Amino acid sequence: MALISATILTGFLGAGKTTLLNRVLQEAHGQRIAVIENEFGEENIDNDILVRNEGEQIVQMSNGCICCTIRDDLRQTLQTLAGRRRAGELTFDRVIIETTGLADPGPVIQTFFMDDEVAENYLLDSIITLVDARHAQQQLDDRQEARRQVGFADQIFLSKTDLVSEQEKEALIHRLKHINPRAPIEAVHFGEVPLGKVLDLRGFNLNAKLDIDPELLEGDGHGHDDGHAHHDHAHDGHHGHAHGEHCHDEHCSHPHHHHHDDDVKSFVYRANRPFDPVKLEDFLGAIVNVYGPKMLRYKGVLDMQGTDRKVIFQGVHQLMGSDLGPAWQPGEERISKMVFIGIDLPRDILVQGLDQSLVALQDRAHQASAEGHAA
Ligand SMILES: Nc1nc2c(ncn2[C@@H]2O[C@H](COP(=O)(O)OP(=O)(O)OP(=O)(O)O)[C@@H](O)[C@H]2O)c(=O)[nH]1
Repeated sequence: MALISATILTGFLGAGKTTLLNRVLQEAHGQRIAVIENEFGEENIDNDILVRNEGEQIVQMSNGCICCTIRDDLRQTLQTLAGRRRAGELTFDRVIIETTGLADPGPVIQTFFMDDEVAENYLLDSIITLVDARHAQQQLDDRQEARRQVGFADQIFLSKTDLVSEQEKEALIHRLKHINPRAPIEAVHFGEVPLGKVLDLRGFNLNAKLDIDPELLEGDGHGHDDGHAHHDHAHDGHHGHAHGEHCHDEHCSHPHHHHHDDDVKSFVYRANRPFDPVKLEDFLGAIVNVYGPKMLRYKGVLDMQGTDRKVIFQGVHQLMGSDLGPAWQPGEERISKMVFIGIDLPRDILVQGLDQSLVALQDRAHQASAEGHAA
């Protein structure tokens, strides 16, 4: 039986999750979608609002938050849904989980990997985060949940852009990109978004795409990575402050606002020398053991010694996986790219450890000469 595709819909209180879900369900003719609604409190208001199409199952989980008190209930609900589907009692191909506005997506995501039965039945497709353009700056300032929801996102939709100026919208987008450079950001008006932009994003799966905003890597004035022909890697710009961090340099004339203190931050690591697989595995294994709880999401497309294929790796907290992607194309520059999103990430330790996980320069010279002989 095909795996059930799962989408986690998150976003802070009032961000427009139900509005978007409603639109999706209205548009989803022919799709068989089960919806898991998580609301605080006994009264489940959202459930009354949801449009009911034939074949749609809506499960309410109202007695707590799926990321904490009723996390086990989520596991059981997913298992029950899969079991009843197998028994032919329910027909659906996908599940959308709407979290409460205060949920931390981390534990919800982990449910899909930690529990064998859930992992065997479901394929986590993506984390979609709604961001309320009118209130997000304040919410991001005040609430860690809001920052984590952005940090985990595979796709960000901005709601209520009709209520803010173009400048406010741009400033928010800028901030969101610094928190999470990986997720595409798109404005949606009252949840109006084509189905194709919500389902089957494959955002969470291992794939060869690493959508890091090029602006963050290259040209926003901090001189990012302007010469990887000369450098083994470049990260965070030459000012010595990471993306999303404050710039304490008073001579920095960079126009971007620096007044935010987002504890969820990201940085990008690049290298133009291959990784040594053993060294890298040892290093990453050790680092996630210690810093895993702070590492919200990380993902990379790597050039690994010993294979002509791209190695795709990604993880959430301590859960880490890698896979072989497509081959590097002739003439394609083999640059490894990794993005780390997390809270108080030990950037210097990561950069240093990753640098040390690259093949040593003399090994590379040997390898080049061995290849030369073979040819
Ligand atoms: N102006 C404007 N209002 C919107 C937009 N999207 C949603 N809203 C309104 O925002 C309010 C909250 O929307 P919901 O969809 O209930 O938000 P939610 O994220 O499900 O809220 P909770 O479940 O309480 O966390 C509703 O009144 C929506 O009509 C938008 O693009 N523009």
